[in-house]
Amino acid sequence: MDEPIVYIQDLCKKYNAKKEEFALESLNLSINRGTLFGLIGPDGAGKSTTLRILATIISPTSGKASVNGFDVQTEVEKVRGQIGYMPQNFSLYQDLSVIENLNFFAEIQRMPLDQRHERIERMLAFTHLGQFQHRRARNLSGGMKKKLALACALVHNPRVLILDEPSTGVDPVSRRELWEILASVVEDGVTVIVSTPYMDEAERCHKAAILYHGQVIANGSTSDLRLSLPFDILEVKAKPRKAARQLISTLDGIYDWRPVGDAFRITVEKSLTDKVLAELQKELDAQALDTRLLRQTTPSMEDVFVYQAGISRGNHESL
Ligand SMILES: Nc1ncnc2c1ncn2[C@@H]1O[C@H](COP(=O)(O)OP(=O)(O)OP(=O)(O)O)[C@@H](O)[C@H]1O
Repeated sequence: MDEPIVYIQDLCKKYNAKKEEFALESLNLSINRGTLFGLIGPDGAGKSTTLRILATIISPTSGKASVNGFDVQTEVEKVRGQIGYMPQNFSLYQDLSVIENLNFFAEIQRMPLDQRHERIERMLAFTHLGQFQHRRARNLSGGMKKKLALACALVHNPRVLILDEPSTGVDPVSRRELWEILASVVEDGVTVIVSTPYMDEAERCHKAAILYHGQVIANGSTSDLRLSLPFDILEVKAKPRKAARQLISTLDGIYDWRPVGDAFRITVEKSLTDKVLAELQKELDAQALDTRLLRQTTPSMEDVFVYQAGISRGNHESL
């Protein structure tokens, strides 16, 4: 659905009035209903600040934000009725069991009694926590705790689910499960806004905004963001690695390169792709390196971030 449910207009936040520093600087965003929306950016970019304002935990210094038509500053209770919020340090009641925690959150969200049982059963099934329903929260694994926190934030059936770095500190299997749960939450019609410092997680979102120093530096569908990159990406794997690194670092016509796993990822201006590929092949052969991989590949959200952050820093001058 292409109808915005969250509007953010010229949002600014300064934590310390005496200092120049803005945590958010004229942030503009709109998020459509039924979207899995990623707020992506490194530590300190302003993700939590944005989410806390949307969740009515803190007020902006200036600007406006609304959720489902309700203003986060003047209609706090109405906004709270629309959202489920899971902060980074979500606190479960450690001495309560899984089901007791769910009942507790249903109670404080004033969920009608006749709907609770069915909803809690659904949350347990959803998060695969049914078999652990009588286990105390303190005895759950880190991944299970996150899933329970997610279920608690969702138990009252909010229209918008706001999650601040839900996968931080979670093992890869639980992380995957968490994202699968988020995808099915969205299929149920809920709008999910999730922050993450991990660019690979951005790939799982329908739309994403990249935040950098309190500003949106890129915003759109993840596929459009990748397509908008004015560069091609090449991947090279060759041994010995040291020689391959030396070769790449002295190659003409490349914008940027970085090691990723056992490969090198090279950013090349589109018009130079064929030339650089041919040159690379020639040099790899000439130096008799053991080439395992040399190909053009699809840009990732990390490539988008590296490029956009570079522009933000004014590095595009050095192209
Ligand atoms: N309570 C606070 N008091 C003062 N400054 C703060 C406060 N909270 C955040 N900041 C500052 O605001 C900026 C944005 O922080 P924020 O927590 O929103 O970023 P983030 O992208 O969520 O990063 P992280 O993942 O590290 O939480 C940072 O410079 C941070 O130091």
